[in-house]
Amino acid sequence: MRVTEFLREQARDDWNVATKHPFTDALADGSLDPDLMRGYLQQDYLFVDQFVRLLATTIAHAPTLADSVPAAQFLAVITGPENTYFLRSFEALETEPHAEPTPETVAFQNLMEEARLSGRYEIMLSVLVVAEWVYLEWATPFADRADDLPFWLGEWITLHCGEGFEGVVEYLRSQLDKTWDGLEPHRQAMVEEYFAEAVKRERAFFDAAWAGFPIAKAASSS
Ligand SMILES: Cc1ncc(CN)c(N)n1
Repeated sequence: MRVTEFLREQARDDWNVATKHPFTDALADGSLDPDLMRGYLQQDYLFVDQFVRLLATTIAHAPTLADSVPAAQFLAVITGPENTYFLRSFEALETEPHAEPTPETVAFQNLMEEARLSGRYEIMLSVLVVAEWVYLEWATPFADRADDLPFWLGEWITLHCGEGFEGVVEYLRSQLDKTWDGLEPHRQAMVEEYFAEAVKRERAFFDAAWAGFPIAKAASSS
């Protein structure tokens, strides 16, 4: 069994909830209340801010140029098409992009910041693998639904499935798999901890999105 499979098995209960969630089921069948999507996008845009910092630092810690190239290309997707998706969605949904982070968002931001500041490649990868693999797994079964949905639902599916994104997840997993063998047992234990914690926080983020994040409104100019 691959190491990343073993790590996923250890987090199986939270993993199953995060990857088969009522929030993403409703998103994919088009029944999601637009207000739930507004709140989710506002909070997720705050997630993306820390995610970009974590991914950039991971690139800086890759052992070779060849190991860093797929991550660098993925960073361009996040700061390019994904960032534009958020901005277009805020506009289409007439939603303010800026919001105060909720406790679930702060929890995830803190985990990404801790991983980044750890200076440890394997810890950064643990959080990145979870963040992208959970999304690949929930989105893939809905790949053929995207065209029938408004773009602010459909593109959120297509950004997280298909050959390109499968390649990103495979790359992140293989980096973690191959780094694992050279780690001392206490470092492997830390990978297990961060991986499990990231899955727990993904689940908590979807639970909170489904309960309804508060929606921030633009401050009035008067
Ligand atoms: C909370 C969360 N986790 C993961 C992803 C996938 N990039 C995301 N957009 N937001």
